[in-house]
Amino acid sequence: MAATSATIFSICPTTSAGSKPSRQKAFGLKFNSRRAAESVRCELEASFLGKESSAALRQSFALKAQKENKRSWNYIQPQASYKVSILGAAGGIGQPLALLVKMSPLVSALNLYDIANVKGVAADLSHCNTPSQVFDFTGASELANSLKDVNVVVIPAGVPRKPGMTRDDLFNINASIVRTLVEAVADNCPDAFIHIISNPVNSTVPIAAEVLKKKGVYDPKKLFGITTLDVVRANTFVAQKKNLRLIDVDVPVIGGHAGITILPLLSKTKPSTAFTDEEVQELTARIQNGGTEVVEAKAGAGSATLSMAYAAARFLESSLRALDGDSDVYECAYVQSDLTDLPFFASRVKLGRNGVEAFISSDLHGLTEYEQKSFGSPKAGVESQY
Ligand SMILES: NC(=O)c1ccc[n+]([C@@H]2O[C@H](COP(=O)([O-])OP(=O)(O)OC[C@H]3O[C@@H](n4cnc5c(N)ncnc54)[C@H](O)[C@@H]3O)[C@@H](O)[C@H]2O)c1
Ligand SMILES: O=C(O)C[C@H](O)C(=O)O
Repeated sequence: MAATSATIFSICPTTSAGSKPSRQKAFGLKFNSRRAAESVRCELEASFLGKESSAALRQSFALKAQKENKRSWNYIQPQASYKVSILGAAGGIGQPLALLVKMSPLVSALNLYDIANVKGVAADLSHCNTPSQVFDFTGASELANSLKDVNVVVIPAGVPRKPGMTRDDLFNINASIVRTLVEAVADNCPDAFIHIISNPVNSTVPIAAEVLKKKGVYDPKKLFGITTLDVVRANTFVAQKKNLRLIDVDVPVIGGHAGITILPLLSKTKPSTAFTDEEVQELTARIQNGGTEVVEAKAGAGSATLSMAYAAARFLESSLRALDGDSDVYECAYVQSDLTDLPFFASRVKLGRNGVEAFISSDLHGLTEYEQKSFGSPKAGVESQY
């Protein structure tokens, strides 16, 4: 393993009169607590989070600032303390994802692993003056080290679709890549959250579960298939169609991550929005075919990378906030689930320190006739992939 030169970002010097040395870290953030909520607001408005999540986080910071004031402490604990590893970091998703993760104030170490070309990516990224240190790892002999003491492992390693292919056509090659990588995760950081991006997600996640079970370290609460891009697309397309402010819109998407298994619950859109039958059909089809829309537009040069990196960064940020003790974190994800008779199912879940804390079953109540009918399709579709 070769460590690239690390840049440590300091917004303000960390040593100053009145500080509590035991509460400081190398890249500490000197904080005027009266301004804390305001500063956090600026940061969050440019974050991956939706409005509701931002508001909750803002409030938690404001409360923290108040508490700090009461104790006459002028410093808020800097939060950059999590280690993240990206496997497949030199790829189309891996590179922009690494950049977004490098911008996270919650990350202290960013490990970039790939079978090739990762050294340059890490050297490039390490010049950004944000808190995390960047390390590069190339090839199977460095895989174990890329996973030591890691809190979250993100896996976008694998082959993307070309026009005319389905996600299932990627199964043979990607299943074995994911199997090998998850074996290494099981051996080196069995407690980490595992975010699986590699397609077909409906199959790579159950495969990962089997690998973890075989190794005796399977924790279903910590294994996630990343379906956040379906939610991101649903939010974008609905906001455009209904002329809503993008930042306000939240549409849960359930089922799985392929064709008709992707079921946006438009009736649960926030803010509450009325759709005609034609709008429901048109929006549902566009959300289900969002991946294919990009594959065709890229005409052989791969599938969604930038929007996927954005979506993965959002899910990662939510996971890190949950690990950090934020008690108000909700995301959709494809996880082992008891909401239906299927072993794995995408739904909205509450995230906590130990992973999935609860399934939001209320999303499945009061569905429209169209949604109820389609609900059979994701079940049938996901089922057919076992
Ligand atoms: N879940 C989703 O919503 C979603 C969205 C978009 C893409 N994807 C999937 O993500 C995967 C990656 O897409 P991409 O556009 O980044 O592809 P890419 O080809 O640009 O990058 C893949 C990277 O994985 C690396 N890789 C291959 N085998 C590896 C191994 N054994 N160990 C480590 N790294 C390895 C490659 O070297 C490459 O750098 C594809 O399977 C794609 O279908 C999923
Ligand atoms: O469609 C693909 O092949 C990639 C990804 O699953 C997507 O939804 O964009």
